[in-house]
Amino acid sequence: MNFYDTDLTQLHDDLVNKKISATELTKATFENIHATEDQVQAFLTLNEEVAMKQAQEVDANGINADQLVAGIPLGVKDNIVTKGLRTTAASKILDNFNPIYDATVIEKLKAQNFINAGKLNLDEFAMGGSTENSAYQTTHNPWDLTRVPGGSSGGSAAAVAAGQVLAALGTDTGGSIRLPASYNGVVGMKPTYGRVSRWGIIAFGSSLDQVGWLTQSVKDNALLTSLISGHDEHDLTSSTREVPNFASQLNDDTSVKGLRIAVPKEYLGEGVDEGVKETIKAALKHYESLGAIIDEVSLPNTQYGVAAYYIISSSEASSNLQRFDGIRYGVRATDVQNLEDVYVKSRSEGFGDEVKRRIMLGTFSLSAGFYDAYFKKASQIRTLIRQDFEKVFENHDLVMGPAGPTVAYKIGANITDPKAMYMNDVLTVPVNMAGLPGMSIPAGFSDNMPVGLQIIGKPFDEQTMYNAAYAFEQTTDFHKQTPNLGGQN
Ligand SMILES: NC(=O)C[C@H](N)C(=O)O
Repeated sequence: MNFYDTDLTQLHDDLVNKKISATELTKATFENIHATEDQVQAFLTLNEEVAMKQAQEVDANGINADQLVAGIPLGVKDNIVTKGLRTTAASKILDNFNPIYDATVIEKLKAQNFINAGKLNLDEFAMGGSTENSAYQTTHNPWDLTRVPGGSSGGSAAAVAAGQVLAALGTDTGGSIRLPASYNGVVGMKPTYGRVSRWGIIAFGSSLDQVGWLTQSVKDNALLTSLISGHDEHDLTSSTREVPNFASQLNDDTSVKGLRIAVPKEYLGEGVDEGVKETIKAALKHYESLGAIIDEVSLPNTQYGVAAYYIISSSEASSNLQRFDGIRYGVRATDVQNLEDVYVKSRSEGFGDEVKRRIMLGTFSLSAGFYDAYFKKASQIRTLIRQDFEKVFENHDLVMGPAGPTVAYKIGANITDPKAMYMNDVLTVPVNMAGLPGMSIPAGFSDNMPVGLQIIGKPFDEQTMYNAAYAFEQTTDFHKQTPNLGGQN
């Protein structure tokens, strides 16, 4: 079954009208996965047996028309805990971790009777931009198997682009949904900080992390975001605001006439590839032709974003990752003399190089004597970045630019140069620092690889972003182009 020609609403209707059963759909999903997985390597754990059983149960109980994802297999990034289903965060230290509870987002999806197809690859603890930091495997970009899928939600993006599943959950601390969405030509959306509960997300940078979806279409993304959003008493940073039915507003009347779009000159400046710039400029022209008003603006503190982000996120990570000590979770070193040895050896053996680098950077930034020069300074920059956006949003509805400065690069190209890897986040980290919603949608191609247009919204105004994304999607056909892997059709 070809997932490129359908969407969640169609599948739901077909399931309700018994044109297809959940069992048939789930079987077809695993056929797609098996036909392409050797090439893509998106999954760390396949949940095939349990998924088939769940599908049979859904069929036996009948599909409830109110449960929009009932009987539909979806993928889950492997830093989101799933009860009884191995959850590794792509780290050796969690190699044998079988959570005893579900993340709130999973609970919400289970209440809808979704089918969990399996757990998707990422950079270890979501630290990276290519999935090359996974302790298990590098995922390959379905558009060109010699290139990275981006990261850290690279498995999620590649699985959707390869037509293995219609949608997959990701997380985004500094671009981890938007960058892979851009590299794989899919829709990726990071909601406003606080929109979605972080309970059961393996914490990385707690003041930055958000959960969101990677999908083939804007409408699917909107529909799914409504399903996982809302306040959760387990996460006091989750907002009590009402959750709109985002998808219900996407229809033939959705228009961008009069919409005021700000384009930061820093987002089309130095360091951004020519091909990416040209593609984004053409996309902006298209918005203009649809009646939007495009203005050049400045977000002057963009240049400090990467440095400040890596200090703040690593500081938070150094604290969050203390719990992995060989005692409470995961793998314990065996050749030990005393308790100190258990900690040191379990962590030395269990964590990969990038994770260790960040724990050291974060511990250093927080240490007495260096705190003022690093963590405090970075926090001040964070405020300036937020104020830059606030100023622009006084007169504009949305900010737009590229999601990343380049298209997907070759596997191995940046892995020995962490700074080069970090610089790919220059256009995405400011959004997390300011707590804003951001998405990437397919906007064209450069070097035969997809380019993502980044759309940034005001806090809790995901609707305006979805509307603009939908208007673009309905009048272009970039999202209809698919990689040619063979086998999945
Ligand atoms: N986690 C993210 O959002 C990706 C970012 N490149 C990082 O390594 O921190």
